[in-house]
Parts: sequence; C-alpha cells; structure tokens
Amino acid sequence: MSNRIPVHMNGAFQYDIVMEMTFDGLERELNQFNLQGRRICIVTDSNVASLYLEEVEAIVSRCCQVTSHFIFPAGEENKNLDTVRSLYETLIEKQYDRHDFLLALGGGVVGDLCGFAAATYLRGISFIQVPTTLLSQVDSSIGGKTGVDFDAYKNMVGAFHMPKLVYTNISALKTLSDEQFSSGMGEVVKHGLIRDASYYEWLKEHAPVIQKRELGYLEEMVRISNHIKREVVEKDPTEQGDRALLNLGHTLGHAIEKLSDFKFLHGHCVGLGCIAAMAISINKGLISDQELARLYEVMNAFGMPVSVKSITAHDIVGLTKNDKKMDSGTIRFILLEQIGKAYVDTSLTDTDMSDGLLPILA
Ligand SMILES: NC(=O)c1ccc[n+]([C@@H]2O[C@H](COP(=O)([O-])OP(=O)(O)OC[C@H]3O[C@@H](n4cnc5c(N)ncnc54)[C@H](O)[C@@H]3O)[C@@H](O)[C@H]2O)c1
Ligand SMILES: O=C(O)C(=O)C[C@@H](O)[C@H](O)[C@H](O)COP(=O)(O)O
Ligand SMILES: [Zn+2]
Repeated sequence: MSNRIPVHMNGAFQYDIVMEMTFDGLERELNQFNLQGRRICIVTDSNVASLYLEEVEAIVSRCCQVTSHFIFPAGEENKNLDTVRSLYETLIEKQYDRHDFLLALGGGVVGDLCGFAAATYLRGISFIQVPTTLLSQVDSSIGGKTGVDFDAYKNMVGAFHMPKLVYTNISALKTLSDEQFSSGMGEVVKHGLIRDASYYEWLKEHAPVIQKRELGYLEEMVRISNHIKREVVEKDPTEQGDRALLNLGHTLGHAIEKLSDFKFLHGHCVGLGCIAAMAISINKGLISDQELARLYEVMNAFGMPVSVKSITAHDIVGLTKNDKKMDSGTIRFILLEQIGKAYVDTSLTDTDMSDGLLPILA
C-alpha cells in the first residue's frame, strides 16, 4: 500500500498526503517546492512546541533560507481571531511576503488557525499541514476547511484554502494523551458510519490493538480514513452538496462543544452527536435499535463518552439555528440511511432533535 495519497480537485492535482513513521521525509517533500530564498514560519502550540518544534525546525531550516516560529497557548479557547491577529503581527514584523510559507505543526486547532491565517494574509499564501494528533491526521489536515471560533461559536469565520502538502508522522501519536486519542476516534468512527460499513466493523474488531497504538494498525486506520475523506472532498471541495456528510454528529456536537465552554473535546462531542443522529435515524424507522447498542460498544471500546450532564436539549437545539448548514431557516441535518451510508435530511423538527438527544442526556 502506498504511503502517498494524491488529492485532486476539479480534475487537477492539488497536493499529496504523505504518511511516514518519522519527520525525516519532510525534508524531501519540502525540497520539491524549491524554497531556497524563501521563508517558512512554523505555527504550533505550546505543547507541541516542547515535543517536536526543535526537530521539525532543524529539518525545515535545511530547506529554505529563513525559518521562524509562532507559538500560541494550546487549547480550543485560543482558536480565535486574537491569536490570528498576533500571528499576522509576527508575519508583518518579519516581512513575510506572498512567496513565503506557513507550516502548521500540531493538531486541528493549529491546522485550522494557521490555514486561516494563510488564506487571508496578503490575500493568501501557501501552507503545509504537519498534523500530530489522531484527529488532525485522519480528518482536519485534509480538505482545506480552515477557520477559527468566534464568541465560542464553532468555526464561524473561515475560508477554504488548500494546503500544498500534508505530511503525517504516525509515530507522533505515541505521545498523545489517551483522552486526545479517543477524541480523534470520534472522527474515525464517523468515517465508518458515513461511508464504509466494513471499516466500521474492522474498527470494532481491532479496537484492542488500536487502543495499544500498535503503529501498523494506526497506519492502516489513518490510511483508510484519509481515503474516505479524500474521496468526499475531491467530489465536493467547497461543501455544495455531499461534503456535508462529513458533518455527521456535528450539528448537535458543535452545540455541545460550545455549551461546555470547550471543556468537552471536539471528537467526543462528534461521537455524542453521532449517537443522537443514530437515535433520530432509528425514530424515523431507517435503521434498527440494535445498531445503537453496537455504536455504544464501539465507542466504549475506544474510551469515548456516551452521555453528558448539565446541558439541556433546549439549549443544544437552540444553538443549531447558528449551524453553517442552515439554509433559509431549514436545518440540513446528517442522518444514517444504513451503516456506511449517510444522507442530508431537511425535514427535522426541533422535537425530532430533542428526542434524538434523549439517549445522551440520560
Ligand atoms: N478543518 C477540518 O476539516 C476539521 C476537521 C475536524 C476537526 N477540526 C477542528 O480541529 C480541532 C480539534 O483538533 P485536535 O483534536 O487535534 O485538537 P488540538 O489541536 O487542540 O490538539 C489536542 C491537544 O493535543 C496536543 N498535542 C498535539 N499533538 C500532540 C502529540 N503528538 N503529542 C502530545 N500532545 C499533542 C495539543 O497541544 C492539544 O493540547 C477543533 O477545533 C475542530 O473544530 C477541523
Ligand atoms: O471537512 C469537513 O467538511 C468536515 O465537516 C469535517 C469535520 O470533522 C470538521 O469538524 C469541520 O470543521 C466541521 O465543519 P463546519 O463547516 O461545521 O465547521
Ligand atoms: Zn469534526
């Protein structure tokens, strides 16, 4: 199996996703961009900086004229315009121009924020994704959705801006906390649910080795998820249609994330949202009750929370009115027709959503 997945858009090659077990190959990949005389600013957060910045900066500095870095405090609460503003200030101060690059080293928070700065600084400069969390390796580094939160509304300000390269070092997952690893599994399980029933089964069967983080299995899992995400974003890069399926679990999940003041992790909220979406699908007679029991088994196997306290259905449903998939007052909600097959439903009422939330608010 190749460790290189090319991503195309409108029939034309856009960028490669390259999966390796170290950061070393980044040098080879960067050299294809002819960066002599150029500058690269590595954007990262405080945790990732202490783990990997020195190593990655040494590699990057061999490929371009000047390397600098911008470090911000880790956490979703810093994925906002204040941090973007500080990054702009750094780039202006260092006189970064349109031919220079940003490189996002970290999880989805770093990737989304750095990508948004790259999309907007000087009306757009190039950026590279070097994802280091499970969530970012399987999902957020691919497809060019960039952005930040605004007043804790998730990803309210953003742009589509494709990276020039996604370079994934799978072994970086070894230093991730168990909590962050299980959050990443939220997006992985989502991929199985929306697109690939046999992948969903495979995940369930291989839960023990995945939980042990055996690198061969992690590589296989990241590769399958990357293929699923690639296939969806290639067909619909700017979410005019089926890309919305990648939003399974997100309409309610994002609301829970906001209401928890970001105490709950994104992937965990997506998992909770997937339970609710499945419950609604069951209420509509689309899939059987047993599937919900199986989803609980899968989520338990990966240490994901299956219920939430101190948040009301009323508040969650209220926040769905700000969802990015709203269309003239109609919510475009992702449901399951069967395991491995999702669709966009435009008929849901607030009561349907409240009823779907019952299993997770119990
Ligand atoms: N753009 C997209 O398509 C897309 C897709 C899914 C999620 N997202 C966004 O991604 C964000 C969540 O990303 P995330 O889960 O990666 O969170 P994150 O970026 O906050 O990273 C989680 C934590 O892990 C730390 N970390 C990162 N790599 C590490 C490593 N290798 N070892 C040890 N610690 C490490 C970070 O410092 C942070 O504390 C959310 O903001 C979500 O909205 C975007
Ligand atoms: O790439 C996409 O498209 C996704 O929907 C992936 C999601 O996992 C991700 O969380 C995304 O940021 C959510 O999209 P949003 O448009 O609701 O912000
Ligand atoms: Zn997500």
